[in-house]
Amino acid sequence: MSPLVDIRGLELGLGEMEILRGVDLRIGRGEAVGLVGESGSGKSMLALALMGLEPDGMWRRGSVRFDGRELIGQGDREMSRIRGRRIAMVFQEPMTALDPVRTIGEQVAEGPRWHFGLSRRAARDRAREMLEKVGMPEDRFSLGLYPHQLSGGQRQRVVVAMALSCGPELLIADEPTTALDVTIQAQILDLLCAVTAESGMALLMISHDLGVIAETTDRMYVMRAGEILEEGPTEQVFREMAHPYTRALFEAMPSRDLMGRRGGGT
Ligand SMILES: Nc1ncnc2c1ncn2[C@@H]1O[C@H](COP(=O)(O)OP(=O)(O)OP(=O)(O)O)[C@@H](O)[C@H]1O
Repeated sequence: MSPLVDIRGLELGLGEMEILRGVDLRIGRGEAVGLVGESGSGKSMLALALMGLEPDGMWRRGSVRFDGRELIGQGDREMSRIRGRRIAMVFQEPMTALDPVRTIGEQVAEGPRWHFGLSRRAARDRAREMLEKVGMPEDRFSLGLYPHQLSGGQRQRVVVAMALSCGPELLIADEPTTALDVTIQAQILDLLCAVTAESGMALLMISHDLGVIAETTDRMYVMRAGEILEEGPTEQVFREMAHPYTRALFEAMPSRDLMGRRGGGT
C-alpha cells in the first residue's frame, strides 16, 4: 500500500528565494513522524505546502501525494474538501485557531456540519463527544463557554477536539505546546499521542525541541535551511546523532529525560 503522505522533491520559494529545497518525506498510515529543526528551517512552510496553504505569491514544485493522489495542481475546492476532514492541524497558539466570539460547542461542531452536512443537533452531539474525548466533559465544561473563559491548556484541548471532529487520517501538530505553561505541555502531548494512537491516525509532530520529538514519534526527520539532513527511526537518530547539527539540537534540549510517550519508547 502507498504511504499516506509521500512528498518528493518538494521545492517552495518566493521569487528567487528558495525556502524548501527538494524535500522528501513520507508518513505511513497511523505512523507518528517527527520534524525537528531550528527556527526558520522551513518546518511550518513544509506543513503549509503539504496542504496547499503556502502564503500567496509563493511557488511550489515537486510532488505531494496524499493517499496515492497528487495534491499539487488540485484546485481550492478539492483541497478544502481534504483540509479539516482528512488532514487536520493544531498550531502553536490556540487563540489563532479559535474565534473569540463563538462558543466552543459551535466551533467544534462546525467541521462536521460543513464536511458531513450533519444537522445542528447531530453536530452538537459530535462536539460533545469530541470535547469529552479531550478531557472536557460537558458536566464540567459547558458547550456554551467562550474561549476567553478557558485556560491556555483548555483552549488547546478545544483546538484538538476541532481537529479530531471529522476523524482525519493525518493530524499535523506544529509546535502545539510552545505557547503553554511547562506543566501543561506534557498533558497536551499525552493527549495528542493518546487520541492519534487510539484512532489509528497518523501524526506529524513539528517542533524545534528534540525532547518533544523523542517523546511522541516513532520516526523523525531533521531539517535545516529547507533541506532534510537526517531521517530514521527516532531511537536510531538519537543513538547515532550522525550530523553535528542534530547534536547541537540535542545539546539545546530543555529536558533530555523525557522519552517514549506513545508506547514503544526510546
Ligand atoms: N510569508 C512569508 N514570506 C516570505 N518568507 C517567509 C514567509 N514566512 C516564512 N518565510 C521564510 O521561510 C523560511 C522558513 O520559515 P518557517 O516558518 O517554515 O520556519 P520554521 O522552521 O517553522 O520556524 P519556526 O519554528 O520559527 O516557526 C524562513 O526563512 C522564513 O523567513
